[in-house]
Amino acid sequence: MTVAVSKAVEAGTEMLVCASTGNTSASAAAFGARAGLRTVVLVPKGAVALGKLAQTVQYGAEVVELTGTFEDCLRVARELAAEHPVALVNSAANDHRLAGQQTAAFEIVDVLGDAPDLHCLPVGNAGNITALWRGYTAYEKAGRAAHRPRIWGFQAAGAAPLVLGRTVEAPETVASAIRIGNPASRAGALAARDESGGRISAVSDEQILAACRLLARHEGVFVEPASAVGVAGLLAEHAARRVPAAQRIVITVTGNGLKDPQASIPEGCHSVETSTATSDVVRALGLV
Ligand SMILES: Cc1ncc(COP(=O)(O)O)c(C=O)c1O
Ligand SMILES: N[C@@H](CCOP(=O)(O)O)C(=O)O
Repeated sequence: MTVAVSKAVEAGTEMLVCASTGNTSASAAAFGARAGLRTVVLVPKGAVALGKLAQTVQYGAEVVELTGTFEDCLRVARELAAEHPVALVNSAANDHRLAGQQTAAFEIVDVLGDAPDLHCLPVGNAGNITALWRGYTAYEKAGRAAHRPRIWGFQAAGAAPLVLGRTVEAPETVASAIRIGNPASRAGALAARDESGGRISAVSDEQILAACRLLARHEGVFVEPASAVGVAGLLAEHAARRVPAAQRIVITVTGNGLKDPQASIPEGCHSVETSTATSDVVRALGLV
């Protein structure tokens, strides 16, 4: 996002616009604020996690909630940008976004000394998978990596157009960030899958939430549901004995859990209530 916003400033643009399931809007709002630009975000009504909305509002962006899907928001954003002097900062409409996002692949190769054998990541609007493949390809061409990884993308089962091979009109998943039924960068995702000899598969909401808990309880890493999709996917592939041995594997874990706290405690806070007597606390903890 920082590349797209810097380029917008360079071009003399005074207003940013984006469509978002929540994270892109928070990001556009932050960089827009830093650049002193007016930022307008179009989001599907009632479908954005509270933490992301809080960030967006606090950064001073104008939030427009549309009674429709993310795809409706992107269509309107494209139409606004076609008619008005605004910079559209969605990755599918702004190549500077992909140019920035591809540097994730550069960083991975720089840290590992070469590309991994396999890279797993969540796929929503498919900008990340497109940019990642572009980055690995550029680094290989430049002689900075000896090979490129296979790319395994994962979608939520209720929002898996790339797995089903068709648009999903009413996508539904606990992973609201990737609740997208018609990815704008569909072609880039399919190219990443096919050129890398990879795959794009689906994982259930149960698998996603289980991966969230696993990351939190075994690694101390608190993520929002969309963020755990790569982990859920790799575990599912491993259970199906489809992960070859001795692989160097990278998983992109994309978003902090505080962005969507409700997803972590869907049935309320799992606490125990007691009086202020230590003996009651001891009893509640099963220590006697
Ligand atoms: C937290 C999170 N993870 C993953 C993704 C997927 O990225 P992309 O839309 O580029 O496929 C998104 C956005 O959709 C996201 O917000
Ligand atoms: N995850 C995104 C989906 C929008 O897309 P982008 O490809 O423009 O980043 C979001 O948070 O809105």
